[in-house]
Amino acid sequence: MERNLLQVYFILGSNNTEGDPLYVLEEALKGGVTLFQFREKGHSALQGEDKKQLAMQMKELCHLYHVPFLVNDDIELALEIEADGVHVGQDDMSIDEVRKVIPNNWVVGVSSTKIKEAVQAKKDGADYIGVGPIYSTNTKEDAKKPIGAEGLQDIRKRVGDLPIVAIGGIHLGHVIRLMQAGADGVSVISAISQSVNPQTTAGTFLNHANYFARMQ
Ligand SMILES: Cc1ncc(COP(=O)(O)OP(=O)(O)O)c(N)n1
Ligand SMILES: Cc1nc(C(=O)O)sc1CCOP(=O)(O)O
Ligand SMILES: [Mg+2]
Repeated sequence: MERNLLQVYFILGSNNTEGDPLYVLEEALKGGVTLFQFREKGHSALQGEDKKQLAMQMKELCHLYHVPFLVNDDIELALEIEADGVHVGQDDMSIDEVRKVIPNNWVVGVSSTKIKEAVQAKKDGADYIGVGPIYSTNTKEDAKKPIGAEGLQDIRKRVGDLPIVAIGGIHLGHVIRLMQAGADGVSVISAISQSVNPQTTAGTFLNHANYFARMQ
């Protein structure tokens, strides 16, 4: 995959904002997020037709802004609504199983907290890995122990040029440090979804990532 797509990877579900998730997503897209993941899980998450309707509306919005739309966990939904890819974790479907049922051109991302998982994901043909949690987060109920920028750096050393996005408790002030440690970009939920101005925040994340790229 084009690694620049990972620069500002926004994830959102209906319970990550008190406002209208479609409004938050459109503001984030206007600000310049580069990739999007629909992650509808946890407390009061939508189910069935309501979940599908929101996913379809979010996909349409992403495509208006030429941003690829990925689905977290739910491969069946991703196929139904013709997403651009999926993200799976260590306890979800394996990459092999996923690849058997999705179109060839879809992006497949895999979560990795440990070096062993990252090396295996690369062997299995992941397009990118989501490495985290980097810092502590209140957004994911079952998040593991944070690995810090040092943990990310250790993983980078072992996976060569595999695209990596850092995730977990990330705010604006972390971007440069995490890219120095080997991330191609950052993935965030609350930093953008809870911002009073999601557009400006997304734009500032992109400016930070671009600033790092220009310094290389
Ligand atoms: C980009 C990215 N990285 C990691 C995750 C976490 O996936 P997982 O471990 O399967 O946990 P859930 O998100 O399913 O709760 C992710 N979603 N995206
Ligand atoms: C979805 C997710 N996955 C994680 C992992 O460590 O794999 S941490 C996380 C939550 C990220 O939300 P926030 O930016 O609000 O901390
Ligand atoms: Mg998962």
